[in-house]
Amino acid sequence: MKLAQLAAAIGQDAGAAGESRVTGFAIDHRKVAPGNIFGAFQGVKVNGEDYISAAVASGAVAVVARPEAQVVGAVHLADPLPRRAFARIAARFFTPVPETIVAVTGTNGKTSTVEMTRQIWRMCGCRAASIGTLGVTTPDESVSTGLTTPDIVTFLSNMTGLAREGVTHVAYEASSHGLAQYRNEGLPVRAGAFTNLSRDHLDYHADMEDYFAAKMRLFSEIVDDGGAAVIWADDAWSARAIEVASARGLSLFTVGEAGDQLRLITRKPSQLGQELEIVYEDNSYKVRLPLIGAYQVANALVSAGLALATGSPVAQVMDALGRLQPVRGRLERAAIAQSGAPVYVDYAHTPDALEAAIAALRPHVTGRLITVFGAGGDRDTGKRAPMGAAAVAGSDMVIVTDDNPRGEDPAAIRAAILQGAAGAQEIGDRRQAIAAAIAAAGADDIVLIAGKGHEQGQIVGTGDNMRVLAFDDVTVARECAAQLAGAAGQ
Ligand SMILES: CC(=O)N[C@H]1[C@@H](OP(=O)(O)OP(=O)(O)OC[C@H]2O[C@@H](n3ccc(=O)[nH]c3=O)[C@H](O)[C@@H]2O)O[C@H](CO)[C@@H](O)[C@@H]1O[C@H](C)C(=O)N[C@@H](C)C(=O)N[C@H](CCC(=O)O)C(=O)O
Ligand SMILES: Nc1ncnc2c1ncn2[C@@H]1O[C@H](COP(=O)(O)OP(=O)(O)OP(=O)(O)O)[C@@H](O)[C@H]1O
Ligand SMILES: N[C@H](CCC[C@H](N)C(=O)O)C(=O)O
Ligand SMILES: [Mg+2]
Repeated sequence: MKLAQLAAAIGQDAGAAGESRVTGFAIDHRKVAPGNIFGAFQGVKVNGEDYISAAVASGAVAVVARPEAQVVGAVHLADPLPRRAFARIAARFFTPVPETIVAVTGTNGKTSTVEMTRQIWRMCGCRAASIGTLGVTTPDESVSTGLTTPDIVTFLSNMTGLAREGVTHVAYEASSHGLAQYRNEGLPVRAGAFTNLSRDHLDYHADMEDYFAAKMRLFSEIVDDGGAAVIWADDAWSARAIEVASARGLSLFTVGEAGDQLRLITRKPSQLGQELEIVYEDNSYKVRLPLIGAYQVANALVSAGLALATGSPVAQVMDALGRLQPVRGRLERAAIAQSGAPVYVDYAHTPDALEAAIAALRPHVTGRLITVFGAGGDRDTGKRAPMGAAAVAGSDMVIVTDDNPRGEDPAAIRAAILQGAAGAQEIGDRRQAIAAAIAAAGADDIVLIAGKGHEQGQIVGTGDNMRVLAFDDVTVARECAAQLAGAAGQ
């Protein structure tokens, strides 16, 4: 594709160089190949503008950068918001893309919702994929990407790759970092969803307003004109999200007890899941959701909303809800202790999520709920004590342990959690903490291991000293349960 056609995406004229053929895109100067367009962005760690001359030396034909940046030897595609301009330009290059693309934002529930949306579409007979914390999941395979939202070049080229494989429907997770950094946009998004908002990532965002504003770009800028906004209506921030979507003129699809389009009438926990009564377009539906926990109802219904808002037939969507498979690491039953106590693994890593995970298990506990969790290093420090408070408020026994200390002193992270967790025990080593919880669990108890969900490693250290030590809560829980059973049998 010619540079002139691409520059036109942001209304610019590339002059005589417009005839140059563009071969691809790069945001890291070390990845620039001859004929590429380089995006020079000011980052958290370094200023990409410092690498412009190196990128040009490697053959960049154009550089997307702020007007004040210095570009010599290549076309300067100047824009005060270079990340957004880059997304718009690159999106013209990466085609085709799947026909139906939807995006999900919110503090908790994004991964679960994109996963469930993919499952519903699949059960409706579509070739569907999801992109998010669990990686890229297609009808044929699942590939981990490391970050929830990959960089914009990877994101767009993944979308094109999926379209070429025949995938027609994609649900992707739009994290606040991804939204703030214009890492996943540019292509036509037919519907956006908002799950909820609560404290997280205040190391990156100035305050809750700033965090909310980052998320709301999904409705105010990213979803296509005339697209749909699927909003969980029962959250404290729902009304604000509805306001943003209405101001943009999106078609509203609200879901929940206060939902207008998909209304939850009743939710009754059953032994293996929950019985729901839902109203859609004046018809009432009874659904047996095979998952426990109120939070999973929220995610399942938002997923149903996305499918309905993008044209899936209601009978098939309701039927699919009854056949949803659990999402990896989200209230996943990992083991049964010898005492009979079930051990659950959940990805709760915010105060709200911990409260939701505990509330999900509470109706199933006749004895004690034993919670093991920690908090990540180099992440929002202010969420630690509230996580401690949420854990002790809802559990009968709490063990505070390590969860990806990264560049911080693990003992200091635990101390910050313990500030809010009066009466909790402290066992730094996560395996020992899990073993202690399982050993303490009696027949009527339930163990919850929170914070890491599907993660496969414990991240220790930072920069060049960063190491990922293999660690999987599900496997460790199984091993501990088996060892304790073996020891008891001797
Ligand atoms: C804080 C943050 O989000 N950082 C992300 C961001 O980095 P940045 O733009 O600030 O990058 P930087 O390192 O300062 O560099 C600035 C620019 O110079 C370029 N550069 C840099 C060095 C060089 O030698 N040459 C060069 O060209 C870089 O490519 C970049 O464009 O953009 C990078 C590329 O897109 C990301 O890899 C990086 O994620 C870091 C690794 C990270 O840990 N991010 C986490 C917090 C994150 O984003 N998590 C969310 C999930 C959160 C949730 O689910 O709740 C996610 O969406 O994954
Ligand atoms: N709708 C919800 N309301 C409250 N808590 C939820 C909800 N959905 C999930 N959770 C909690 O949050 C945890 C993470 O869920 P999930 O991975 O779906 O969220 P996410 O938004 O993708 O998280 P991340 O920001 O890390 O990508 C779950 O394990 C559960 O404890
Ligand atoms: N997407 C979240 C995941 C947190 C998971 C938890 N195990 C941690 O490391 O803090 C983040 O990057 O903040
Ligand atoms: Mg996620």
